[in-house]
Amino acid sequence: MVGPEPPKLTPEASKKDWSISDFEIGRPLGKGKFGRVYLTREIKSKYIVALKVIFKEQIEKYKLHHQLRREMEIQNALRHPNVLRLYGWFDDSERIFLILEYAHNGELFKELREAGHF
Ligand SMILES: Nc1ncnc2c1ncn2[C@@H]1O[C@H](COP(=O)(O)OP(=O)(O)OP(=O)(O)O)[C@@H](O)[C@H]1O
Repeated sequence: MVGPEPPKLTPEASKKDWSISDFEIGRPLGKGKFGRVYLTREIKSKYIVALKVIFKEQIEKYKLHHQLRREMEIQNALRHPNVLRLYGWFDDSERIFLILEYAHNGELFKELREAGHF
């Protein structure tokens, strides 16, 4: 179950404070062009998040550095009930992990996201 509040998963506390060993990876939630998203639990707090895994190779290959940075900056700055929070990120030698607020209803998430395109 989702805990009462995010366990210090604030953007400020984000970078490098986390590693994959803090998380229990569950079922896949979906697949984007550059990464996969998994239902994930932060082990200590039991807080449920969506973990987006992006391979660095892909970022290199498609020159996505700038786009990814922009996406993260924007998501970090936004505070709105309809916008999923980015709680933090970390990486290992091969992958970047984005710790995202879990959207309970994937379809609703899709609709909101599509409606949010401008
Ligand atoms: N925070 C989340 N909570 C629940 N499901 C999610 C979340 N983020 C992504 N998903 C699921 O994973 C799928 C892939 O998401 P992702 O953001 O990687 O790619 P995308 O935005 O759909 O596509 P693109 O690669 O073109 O950006 C989504 O369609 C959705 O079903």
